[in-house]
Amino acid sequence: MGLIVNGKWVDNWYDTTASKGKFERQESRFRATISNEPDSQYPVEADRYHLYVSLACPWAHRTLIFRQLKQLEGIISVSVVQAQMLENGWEFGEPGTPYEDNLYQQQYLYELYLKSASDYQGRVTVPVLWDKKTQTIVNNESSDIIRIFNTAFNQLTGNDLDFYPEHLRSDIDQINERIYHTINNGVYRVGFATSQVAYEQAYDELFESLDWLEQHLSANRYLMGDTLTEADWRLLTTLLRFDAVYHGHFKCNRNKLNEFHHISNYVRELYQVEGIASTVDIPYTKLHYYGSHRTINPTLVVPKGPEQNFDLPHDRASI
Ligand SMILES: N[C@@H](CCC(=O)N[C@@H](CS)C(=O)NCC(=O)O)C(=O)O
Repeated sequence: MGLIVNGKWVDNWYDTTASKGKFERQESRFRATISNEPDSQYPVEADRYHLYVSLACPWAHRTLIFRQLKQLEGIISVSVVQAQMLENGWEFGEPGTPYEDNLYQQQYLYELYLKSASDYQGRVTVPVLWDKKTQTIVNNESSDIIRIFNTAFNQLTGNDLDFYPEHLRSDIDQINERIYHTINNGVYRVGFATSQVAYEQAYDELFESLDWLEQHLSANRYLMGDTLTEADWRLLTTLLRFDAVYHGHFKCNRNKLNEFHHISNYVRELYQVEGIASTVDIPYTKLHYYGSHRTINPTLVVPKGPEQNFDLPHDRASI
């Protein structure tokens, strides 16, 4: 785990000294979009853009879900990094193996960040939306990438599904904000805290939000009532990892998610939407978290449990 400093890779864990033990996530630097507006740096084209993802990462997972939902598999190609992220950060497998860099056969993801911007400073994160033509990073912020996927390629795919409809935008933005802070990034704020106070504060905020969510989902099929939106997909990727990873590894252990009736049924409903199960890999995900974070789990031993089955029936049609 590390970052780029003055053009070089440095192996460093998160520094939480300045923030009194609180984990603070770095802002994403590449924030361009894909469009056919005049002067667009990145025009809409099939087979021009590529996604770099980890199957463990809840942020990258959102982009894989939107690639499925929006039928972009034939338009956006993908490379998956190896599960473990050790002293060199995200790493690719040997050429010809499932985790190779399909474009350049690089060994490390940081090499692509430097290829795109030789002055890049900071952490090297997934997801990355890459432009094969200019060999640059278009965007490395999952919340932007899913909105690009939501509309940019509609003319090429004929898929008009809209997960960010105009009339719900301000409500979606509002609920996203709460869920991002207390649940999506919340589990990281719990797990990466290095002081008791920071840990307990993030833990309390997380479970307060999960209690609210359980209540909300008892009367609403989706976060926005009857309409399935990006807010649900953004939330799902954290919920899917909760019992297998965040409950144990990140010490989010007041409850398991399967003790929340409505939340766990909601997770199963979304998991069972066509194409979604193929984007989920729990064994790889466990290997990533337990097998990479030496400061939290020095032996890197990966737990066998829990037993989970997201294919079991759900009761959401009755809500
Ligand atoms: N805000 C970014 C966050 C991406 C992110 O932090 N990804 C994690 C993996 S889950 C990562 O690559 N971390 C590597 C590091 O921090 O060094 C997004 O939503 O795309």
